[in-house]
Amino acid sequence: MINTIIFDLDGTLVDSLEDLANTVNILLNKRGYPTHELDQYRYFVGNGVIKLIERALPQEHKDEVMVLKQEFDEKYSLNCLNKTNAYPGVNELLEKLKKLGFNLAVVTNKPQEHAIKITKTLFPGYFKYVFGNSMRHPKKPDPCLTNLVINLFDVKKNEVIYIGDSDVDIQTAKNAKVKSIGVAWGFRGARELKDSGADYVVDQADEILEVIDDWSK
Ligand SMILES: O=C(O)COP(=O)(O)O
Repeated sequence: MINTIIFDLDGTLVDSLEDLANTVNILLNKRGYPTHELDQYRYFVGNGVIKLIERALPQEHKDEVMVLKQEFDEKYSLNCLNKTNAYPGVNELLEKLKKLGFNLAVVTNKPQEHAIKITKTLFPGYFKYVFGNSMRHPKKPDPCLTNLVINLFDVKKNEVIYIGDSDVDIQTAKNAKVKSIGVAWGFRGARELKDSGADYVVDQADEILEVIDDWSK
């Protein structure tokens, strides 16, 4: 019986690509470095901000990553909800899951502060735990924060599903030894999710309820 759903944030619950890309492009532009097209950022996001900036910086300036990170953190805090919105069907899905009594949480590689701000604004009252990246815990695909959520809810691994949009998310589920659902509407698409071994890949949010139903039989 499934009773706990843990979600990734960027590319799964919210389309945050434009705000992330705009913030990094402004920082690159300010230094006269080349910027990137929106679609390129699909492959830069997913392993946390340091990796995002490292991937976006020109080869000869990779050593400036921590300076840009600090600027990113300040700038993105003010701009993380400019264009960022829930994907279609996500609000309805969360409402149904909440009504059905599921334990709901978010585990993301986004910095904790930004993860809290976005989930509080777009999904108030749905998530008991929102854990983002901080210096205290290793990032996904390390299962540390997913395991922490499982312990806090006091549930068994076979009662849990992790839902995400990238290979990092599917690997996180595998490392935590829980089932995974990949969402094809996210930053990476169905191919990557299938190749990384997702237990199921969905095209639309309402399919998630059917999969949960199936796995609960
Ligand atoms: O890498 C990020 O900053 C966001 O990653 P997420 O897909 O875990 O939410």
